[in-house]
Amino acid sequence: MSGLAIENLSMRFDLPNGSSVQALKDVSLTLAPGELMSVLGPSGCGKTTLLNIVAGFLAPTEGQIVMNGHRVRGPDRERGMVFQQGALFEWMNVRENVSFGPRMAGKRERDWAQTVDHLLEVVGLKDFKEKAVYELSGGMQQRVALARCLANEPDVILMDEPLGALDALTREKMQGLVLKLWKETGKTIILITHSVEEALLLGERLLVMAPRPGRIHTEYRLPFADMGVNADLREVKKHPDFGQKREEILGMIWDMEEEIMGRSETAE
Ligand SMILES: Nc1ncnc2c1ncn2[C@@H]1O[C@H](COP(=O)(O)OP(=O)(O)OP(=O)(O)O)[C@@H](O)[C@H]1O
Repeated sequence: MSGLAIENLSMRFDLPNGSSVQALKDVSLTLAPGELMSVLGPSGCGKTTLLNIVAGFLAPTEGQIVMNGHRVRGPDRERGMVFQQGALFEWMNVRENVSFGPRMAGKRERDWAQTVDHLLEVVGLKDFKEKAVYELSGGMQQRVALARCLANEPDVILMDEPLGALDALTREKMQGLVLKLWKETGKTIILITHSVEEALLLGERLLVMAPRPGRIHTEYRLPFADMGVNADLREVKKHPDFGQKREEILGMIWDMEEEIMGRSETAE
C-alpha cells in the first residue's frame, strides 16, 4: 500500500526523577500520496514528537509508522525534514548545500546537476548558487533548505515550523512557495505551525492536537490550499469561510490553553 500510515502511536518519556510524560496517546491517521496536512495545537501537545517519530529519529513506545507498506525503523531519504532554522552547512555554498544528498549517495555530478539546477530555479535562487550561506537572508536560507530536501527525492516532506523565524512579508511569500512546490512535485507534506492562518492556508487537511496526553482533537478538510495554488493568498484569506474557520480554531486552542492554565494553577 502506498502512502503513510500512523498506527496507534503512543510515546512516553521517562524522566530522571522517576516520573514520565505521555507526549502522545493512541494517535492514528493515514496520508495518501500527495496530501498536504498542517498540524496545529498548543505548546506541548506532541507535534514535534509526532514528526520526529515519522522521521524515524525517535522510536515510539507503542504503535508504528508504515510507509509505502513497510515499517519505519529509522531515518531514510524517503522522508525528508525541513527545520525552523535551515540547518544548512555553513562551509558550503548554496549549490553544494542543495546537492549534498545526491553527492553523499555517491551520484556523479552529471546525474544530479540538472535536478539541482532546476530546483534552484524553482525556489528562486538560480543567481545565488555560488553564494555562501551567511550571505543569504533568512528567507533565502529556508529556500535552500527546501531545495536541499527535495534534491533527495523524498516521498514525504516533514516540516517543523519551517517559516516560524521569518518576518511577516517573507513568510507570506514562502507560504506561496510551499503551495507551488506541493503542486509541482506532488509530494506528501506534513507541516507543523503555530500560526492558525498558516495552518488554514497550507493544509488541505488540518489536524488540531490537544495536550496531556498529546492526541488528535479535530481534523478538518479545507479548500484554501487548493485555492491558494492559483490565487493571491491575501484574497484567499478574505474568503468568508476562512475567517469563520480561523475564529473557530482560535477559540478551540484558546480553550485548551485556558484548561492547561487552570490545571497548573490548581496543581500549585
Ligand atoms: N526528550 C524528551 N524528554 C522528556 N520529555 C520530552 C522530550 N521531548 C518532548 N518531551 C515532552 O513531551 C511533550 C510534547 O513535546 P513536543 O515538543 O512534542 O510538543 P510540541 O507540541 O511540539 O510543543 P511546541 O509547540 O512547544 O514545540 C512535552 O510535554 C515535552 O516536554
